[in-house]
Amino acid sequence: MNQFGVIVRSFSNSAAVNSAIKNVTIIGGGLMGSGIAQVTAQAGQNVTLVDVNSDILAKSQKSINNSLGRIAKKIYKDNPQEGEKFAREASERIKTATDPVAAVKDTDLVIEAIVENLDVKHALFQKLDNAAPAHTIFASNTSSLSINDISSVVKRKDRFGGLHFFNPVPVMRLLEVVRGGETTDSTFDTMMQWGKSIGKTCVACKDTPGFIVNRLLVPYMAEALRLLERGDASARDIDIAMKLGAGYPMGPIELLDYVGLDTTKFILDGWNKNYPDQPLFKPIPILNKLVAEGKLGVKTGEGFYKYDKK
Ligand SMILES: C[C@H](O)CC(=O)SCCNC(=O)CCNC(=O)[C@H](O)C(C)(C)COP(=O)(O)OP(=O)(O)OC[C@H]1O[C@@H](n2cnc3c(N)ncnc32)[C@H](O)[C@@H]1OP(=O)(O)O
Ligand SMILES: NC(=O)c1ccc[n+]([C@@H]2O[C@H](COP(=O)([O-])OP(=O)(O)OC[C@H]3O[C@@H](n4cnc5c(N)ncnc54)[C@H](O)[C@@H]3O)[C@@H](O)[C@H]2O)c1
Repeated sequence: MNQFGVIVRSFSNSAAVNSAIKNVTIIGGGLMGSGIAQVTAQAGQNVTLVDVNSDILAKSQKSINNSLGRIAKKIYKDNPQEGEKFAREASERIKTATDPVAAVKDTDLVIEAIVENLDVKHALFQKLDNAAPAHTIFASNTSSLSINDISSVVKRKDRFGGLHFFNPVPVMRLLEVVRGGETTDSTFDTMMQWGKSIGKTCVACKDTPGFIVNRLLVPYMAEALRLLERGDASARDIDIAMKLGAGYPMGPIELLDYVGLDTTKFILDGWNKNYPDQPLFKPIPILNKLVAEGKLGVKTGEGFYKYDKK
């Protein structure tokens, strides 16, 4: 089934699955947070999207509205009015805010999608733990950090888990639901049910580095960069090879640009610190150079490739 078929199926499925969660607060309106806000609002839930300033939030809303338009055109291709109504109503369910404490006052679920840095995530969750209602579940969309490490600063460890989405969130059907050491069955079940209510196919995973996908995908992308550094092949040919040779929709180098070179560097640096003897996680000079130059991939207009500014 192609991506479009997936979008329609997941959209119609979500309407059929009820969830106890009605109000969701997403902290971080970047690549991932904006996509998570969009799919949650598409499923009829109320969303508050938080970031550090209104300029970033305006960019988030622009990207969400562009994506809603693409999806509406596909789902309602024979009825443009209905499509516009779908996109407008979903967009209206998303409120934006720059004060995370106020944004969690009446929420059922907080999903954190901020920078992949443990100290920054700790500072945020410590602040929110005393502000959110007792029943509220906290989840992190972290790519690589331990859920137990992230939740170590909050009291509600029983209502804390991982909800790991995939980029682009409106299209990728998978949601990894991760249990921490103290996540209760009821919290886990609520997260699984919520994932289904927004049209995702949920898989369960323990709190292990990279969960399922990234544990396999990040080393693969890192090895592609080492192949490039050795001069064994060009970036273009590496990407063509994996698309035509392994059937991937994107090659590893273009995927690195798509995910964000900063995010990938944060993941590898964290794993190299925890597993210094694992050669797969060793720092990659070509990646670190581009990040140092601010060339982070699609989101900055240049990474290993150049992109038209949106
Ligand atoms: C590191 C992290 O922790 C974990 C991760 O996220 S790892 C990364 C996981 N993600 C991947 O591996 C992505 C692999 N790439 C892909 O699946 C595909 O290349 C892609 C879906 C991104 C784009 O598909 P592709 O056919 O190459 O290009 P494109 O024509 O732009 O998109 C195909 C259709 O998908 C849909 N689509 C793509 N991006 C979309 C978006 N942001 N919003 C809405 N719809 C979108 C649209 O229906 C589009 O049709 P359209 O052009 O008529 O709107
Ligand atoms: N990029 C991906 O493909 C991908 C996929 C799955 C998970 N993730 C994870 O999701 C998280 C976000 O990744 P991203 O790619 O969306 O990053 P991003 O840089 O696109 O977005 C991060 C956003 O968080 C905001 N932010 C940072 N600190 C904040 C704070 N204290 N309060 C509020 N907002 C704050 C930033 O302003 C930015 O807009 C990371 O943990 C990453 O590992 C990324």
